[in-house]
Amino acid sequence: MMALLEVEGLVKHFVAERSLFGRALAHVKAVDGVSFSLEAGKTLALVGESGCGKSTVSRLVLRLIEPDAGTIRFDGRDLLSLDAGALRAFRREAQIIFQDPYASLNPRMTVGQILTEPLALHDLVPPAQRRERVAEILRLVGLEPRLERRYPHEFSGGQRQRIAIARALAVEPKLIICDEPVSALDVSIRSQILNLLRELQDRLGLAYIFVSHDLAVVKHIADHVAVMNLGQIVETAEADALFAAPRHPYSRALLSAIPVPKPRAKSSRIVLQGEIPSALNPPPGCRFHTRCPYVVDRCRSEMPQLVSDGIGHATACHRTSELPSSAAIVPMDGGFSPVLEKLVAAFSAGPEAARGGGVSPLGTDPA
Ligand SMILES: Nc1ncnc2c1ncn2[C@@H]1O[C@H](COP(=O)(O)OP(=O)(O)OP(=O)(O)O)[C@@H](O)[C@H]1O
Repeated sequence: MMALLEVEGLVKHFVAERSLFGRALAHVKAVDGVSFSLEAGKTLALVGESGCGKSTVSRLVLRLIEPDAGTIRFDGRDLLSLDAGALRAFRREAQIIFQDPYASLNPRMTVGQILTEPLALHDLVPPAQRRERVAEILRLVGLEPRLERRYPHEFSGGQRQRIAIARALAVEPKLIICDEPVSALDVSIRSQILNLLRELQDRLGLAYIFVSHDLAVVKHIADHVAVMNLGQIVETAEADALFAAPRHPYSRALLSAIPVPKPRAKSSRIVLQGEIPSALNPPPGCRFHTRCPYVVDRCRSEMPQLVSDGIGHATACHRTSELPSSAAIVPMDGGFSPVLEKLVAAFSAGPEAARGGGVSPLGTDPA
């Protein structure tokens, strides 16, 4: 089957510092050679710590910013060479929803107006039928049509995210980028919104790029996962395969930091020692080598390529084949180092929750 989205060798560097005369002095290598593909009706999760380049990839895919290099094909077309008319059509086919729906919904517009606007803008439905279409879309996201007269502030966080989803759906997209869509919601509401997204995907054949730092959420929704570190994908696989047996030492550490829902269940968290490098000045060789428990000399000088095992599981690590299976991994030390605390904080509900330990980002409510 042809992929809906094919991204090849994507690069985006930002100028971080300029001289007095405007010459670039330093670059942030926000996205540095990223390739992936996504089929219609499927979900690809982009995961990684804050600053690894997830949002930049999203903005590139939506053509909100231009890449320095690489290609993006959407539905068989080269996205980077679309003329104005074709770009306008693409703007309808790819939508985004954000972590904070309140910030993206105009507070002075009623829900009805918010949903009518895209219909009118893209001239999708004749004026006389717009009201009925708005009612239909509201039902689709589990809201009653009579709520169209209300304003965003009259809704709860979960309902507002439903409105944001409704607005994205109004233009009948093929792809929705979900940028941390449940991170700001109460734990009890998260699974409802995730279930809604899944249901809509099944009914409408939508593809999702699901951007998240929260692996417990990703496990719930992704078909494929791409783990990013400092602007690069270090491992990509089907979600089941990746969660069952992560291969890259970075993925192993991230997965071991997923909080275990049962209070007494045993988990072997991998403690990462060493300096956390930044995309501003990534280390040579493997960008994870300063924190990797398995580092050897080669890792410090030679950048590993993403190599597939032939059945869809690709890893960028010189030592993939030598490492013990991830099931056999034991913690590097018994305690909680400050570095681990930071990692857990980045990958769970937030610093407060991480400090308390035993966090369950999805809560215990039945999904
Ligand atoms: N417009 C910009 N100018 C300069 N640097 C930028 C710009 N946008 C992003 N960056 C830098 O690029 C890197 C990647 O940022 P990006 O927002 O894509 O990461 P992220 O993984 O989405 O992180 P987060 O989860 O915190 O949003 C970061 O170091 C960031 O500071």
